[in-house]
Amino acid sequence: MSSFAIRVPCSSANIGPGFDVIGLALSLHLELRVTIDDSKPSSELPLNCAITYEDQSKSTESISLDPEVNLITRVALYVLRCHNQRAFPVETKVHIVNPIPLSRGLGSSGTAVVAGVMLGNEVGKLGLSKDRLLDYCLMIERHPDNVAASLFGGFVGTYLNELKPEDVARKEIPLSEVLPSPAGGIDTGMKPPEPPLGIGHYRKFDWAPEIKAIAIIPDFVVPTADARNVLPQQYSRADVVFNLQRAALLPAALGTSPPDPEMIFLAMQDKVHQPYRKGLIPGLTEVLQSMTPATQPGLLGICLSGAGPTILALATDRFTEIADRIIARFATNNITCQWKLLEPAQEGTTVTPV
Ligand SMILES: Nc1ncnc2c1ncn2[C@@H]1O[C@H](COP(=O)(O)OP(=O)(O)OP(=O)(O)O)[C@@H](O)[C@H]1O
Ligand SMILES: N[C@@H](CCO)C(=O)O
Repeated sequence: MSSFAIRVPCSSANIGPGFDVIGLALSLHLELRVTIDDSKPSSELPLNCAITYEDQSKSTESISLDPEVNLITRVALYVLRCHNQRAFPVETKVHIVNPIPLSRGLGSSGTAVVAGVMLGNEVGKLGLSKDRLLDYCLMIERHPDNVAASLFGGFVGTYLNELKPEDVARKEIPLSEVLPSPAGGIDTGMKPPEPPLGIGHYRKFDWAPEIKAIAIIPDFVVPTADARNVLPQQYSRADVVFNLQRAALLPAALGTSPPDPEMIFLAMQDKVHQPYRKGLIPGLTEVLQSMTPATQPGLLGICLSGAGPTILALATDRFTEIADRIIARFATNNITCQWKLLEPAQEGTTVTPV
């Protein structure tokens, strides 16, 4: 019998101008408690795996307990099958404790993907490095900002490599082939496509210790796919330059102690994704324009977290006051919210024996 726990922090992507580039791991963790009972000769369980789920997120969506359907175990099976292991070891029990609200912009799917990749690596005794695990994550979630933050922790800048022509075909395999649904479906025994080496990379930035993150989480969901569908295919040169100028400032602005509120507020402005998502999030423009460091002491900057609808306000002080003002703004559109005071999760994903 062996037992271990996998802890994966949630994440906030973009932080204003860094669309699909910048991510921040935050102190709200998905946890898997895994037990493998290898004293049994065989298992009656589908794919030798039983899932239990403890919802601490108050989400309305129900999470499948079928290992062929559940996102975390499907991802683990993808990693295992790339290494010629068709199922979980006899007999694997996975208890999932999830405090991360689903489809709210706190990277719940990226967190689940990272948890699944790590689960496959551990139960299959594959010994893959975190850098290689990032490649597996990127076969499933194609933007690196959430998964790199959750895997490595902290405040990160990420990029995808330009692939060699022979790898382009391998990377652009439809997701249904990477992660057949259900995973066991028709098990042809075929190996799924393995990720090319080094699809994506990251770089950790400094984070000034005074800066905390207030997450204001509205009580409705915005699936990331919907929030990506409203974005244009092309941008004006002026808007691209606007974002590049601010994205170039952002790591220095948030890494400098003591923080400069005016500089951070400016560096968190965006013209690439937030303006297009206002139709999905009633009152978004008003919320983002509702305060500045000059009108709200303690505030440093304010942006949409990931694809929304969560709002991320960075601040050094007066956290309750800032959250209450944003919640009051949403209330004028009959939207209720919860809020959490979070800090950067510097450690990233951890595995510990229990
Ligand atoms: N712990 C989990 N277990 C299984 N499935 C999960 C889990 N967490 C998230 N998911 C799946 O991911 C979906 C949410 O993904 P989506 O990309 O829409 O939002 P998000 O990742 O929370 O937000 P964002 O990407 O904007 O930060 C859920 O509907 C659910 O299907
Ligand atoms: N960068 C992604 C994050 C989604 O979690 C987006 O904004 O669509």
